[in-house]
Amino acid sequence: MCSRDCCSGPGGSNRGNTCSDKKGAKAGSLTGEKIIPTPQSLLYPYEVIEEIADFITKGSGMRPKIGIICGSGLGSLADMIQDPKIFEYEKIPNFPVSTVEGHAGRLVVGTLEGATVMAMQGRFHFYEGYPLAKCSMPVRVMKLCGVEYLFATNAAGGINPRFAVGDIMLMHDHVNMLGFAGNSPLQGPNDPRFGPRFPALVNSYNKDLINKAIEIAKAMGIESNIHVGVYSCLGGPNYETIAELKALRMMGVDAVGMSTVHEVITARHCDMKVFAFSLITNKCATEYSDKKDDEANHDEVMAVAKNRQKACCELVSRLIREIHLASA
Ligand SMILES: O=P(O)(O)O[C@@H]1C[C@H](O)[C@@H](CO)O1
Ligand SMILES: Nc1nc2[nH]cnc2c(=O)[nH]1
Repeated sequence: MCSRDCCSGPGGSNRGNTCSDKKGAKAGSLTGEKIIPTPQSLLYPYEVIEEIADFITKGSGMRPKIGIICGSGLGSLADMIQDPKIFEYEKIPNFPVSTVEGHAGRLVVGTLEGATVMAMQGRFHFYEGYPLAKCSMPVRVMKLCGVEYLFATNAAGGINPRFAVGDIMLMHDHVNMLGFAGNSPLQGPNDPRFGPRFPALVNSYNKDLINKAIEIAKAMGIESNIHVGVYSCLGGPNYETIAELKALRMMGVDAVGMSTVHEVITARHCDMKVFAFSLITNKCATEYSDKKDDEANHDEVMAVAKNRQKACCELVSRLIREIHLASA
């Protein structure tokens, strides 16, 4: 089965379903020929993930225990890593490339607060043209590298009216809008070497880590900027309409973004412990108005992330220190 970008990446002419590598597949849905769907899970078979993981563990000489995914503008989380071994995505076999501003496109392996970690300085989004299984494939690579804890971070719009720009929302649950639409990174045949066919997702977000993070926030004096809430991932790249934001709020969503959920599903499927937070980079208007500054934009997202990177870095590094000390 092909996992090249011809099938499943931006610019891939066959993206998703008409790979010439597949036996019997015929290209050209526009000509009325049969489309053969590529089940998402087949894009990256176990052996391919294993090869990528070997490339990283052998290349770095490390088996990291904690994996970090840096959200938009939060690449500085990876800059904290000491004695870093850096892998540009384009040099990692079978790896996608980052196409979004604020996502540098490299994997950084090293130590942080005594723990061995690997960080994705740049994640993959559905709206870049990647199928969900491809977006979250690096989580499986992390697993086979030895990672037990996933730290996923993102930039998100705050729907909860109590949230202010610059606040941090610790995720305790999610609403998977892409899942509502029938899309999952686990779609297709299940490989039990990763996890079960039907993974449960209640308690996906590790409560001990959330509680520890709250304690750390208190110690940092940023308690009033910390919330615990529900994140929802939409497909993007457009930001939401007022009607969508109203609907999400009615569903109990506190913050909205375009990532993380499929990574968390993939991590829970292979039994990783998950800690995730959203940096609230903009307030989402849930009432109609003519004011231009009510509109979300990526420059604002990046600017807020830059302003708040210090607090985010401190929260992450202190939590990693606690995990490391507890396991030492
Ligand atoms: O990678 P994350 O989820 O942090 O990035 C968010 C969602 C979009 O990629 C971008 C929109 O401004 O920020
Ligand atoms: N979907 C979505 N993603 C974001 N990322 C940062 N802000 C937003 C937002 O308002 N909506």
